[in-house]
Amino acid sequence: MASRRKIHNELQEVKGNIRTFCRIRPASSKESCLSVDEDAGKVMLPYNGVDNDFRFDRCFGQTRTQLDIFEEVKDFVQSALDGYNVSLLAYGQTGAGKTFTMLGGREEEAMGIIPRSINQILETVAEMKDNGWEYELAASFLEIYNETIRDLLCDAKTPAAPAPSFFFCCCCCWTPPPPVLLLSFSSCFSFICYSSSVVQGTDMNERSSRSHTVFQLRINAKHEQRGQTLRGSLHLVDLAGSERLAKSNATGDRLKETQSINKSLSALGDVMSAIAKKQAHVPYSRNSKLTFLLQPCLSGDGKALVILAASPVESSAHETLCSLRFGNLIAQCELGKATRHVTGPAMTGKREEEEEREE
Ligand SMILES: Nc1ncnc2c1ncn2[C@@H]1O[C@H](COP(=O)(O)OP(=O)(O)OP(=O)(O)O)[C@@H](O)[C@H]1O
Repeated sequence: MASRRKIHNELQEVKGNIRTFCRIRPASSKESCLSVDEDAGKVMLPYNGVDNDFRFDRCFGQTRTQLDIFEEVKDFVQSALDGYNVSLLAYGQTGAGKTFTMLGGREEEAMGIIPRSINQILETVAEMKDNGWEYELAASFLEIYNETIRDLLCDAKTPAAPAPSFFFCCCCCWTPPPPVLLLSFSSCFSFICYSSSVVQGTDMNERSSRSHTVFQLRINAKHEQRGQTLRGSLHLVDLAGSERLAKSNATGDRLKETQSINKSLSALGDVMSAIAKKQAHVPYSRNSKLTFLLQPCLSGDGKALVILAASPVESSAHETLCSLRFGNLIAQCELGKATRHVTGPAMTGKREEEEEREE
């Protein structure tokens, strides 16, 4: 276990603790403004007579499956169980495939990153139990809408359907974390479906484009015999559509929503830009609930992965270009060495060697 963790973290460090992937959603017709070289991690988008090339850590063409994507992100998810603060964000314009990538469909092969991550976490937690680790998982599903955080299960304004009984509490206030028991994959999956239907109840297509949804998992573990504790977190974020104000033709309430989205996405851009330029001050908490919430993962402490969802539709070319440019900004960021949150007898090299010998 110790040796796996060591190798895994070394590999992650080499790959970079902030990474950018790009996924192209399937086009309904043969028309496509994008071409992809998966081996080179390259996306090409000719626009207004200019060839625009972008390089990312991984690129996924139109035929890539949900499983293909998860195979590439599962190590990140694993890091949360090892005591890191981990975030995974889907960024892109409305309809580019963010929700499909994060949540996906109900059939097994269509399931997205959130249900697959929960499955992996629960399987690993069961394995770790055999090694003496007891895990406590506390989960929540939040929406950030017009700079207001709403718990999709606790808020009185949510539709009347009861929360699944396995799930005790899903509050936004986490200190101390509520005693939540995630029993099985199927119960978790019904929780996710339930939460999504809460969003759906408020008109999914309309609303999901205009709010950020965040699946949050707090992970606490202890090893009684060794007197060690460990704490990590996982944030899986489906960001609001990134289209520009000019294109949205918004007025009234819609204008306010669009401005609020623009403000929070540009706050995210500012944070990334400050990190990329290695500025002393990174504006995590200025004007944005989103960056405030993600600070532990986006600081040098954590690990982050941004998945750019891109539409190959010709009429979306300019929006797609904006998304790829945002990805380019992230690709220039370095988060530094992530910190593992473990207390108790130090996991020094010596200790890990001992562990390796033990195991
Ligand atoms: N890789 C894919 N394979 C098959 N269908 C996809 C894929 N990506 C997206 N779709 C489909 O395209 C449609 C739009 O995708 P989705 O809802 O995920 O977009 P979105 O970026 O989340 O938009 P919004 O910002 O409005 O929430 C959905 O019907 C979805 O099922």
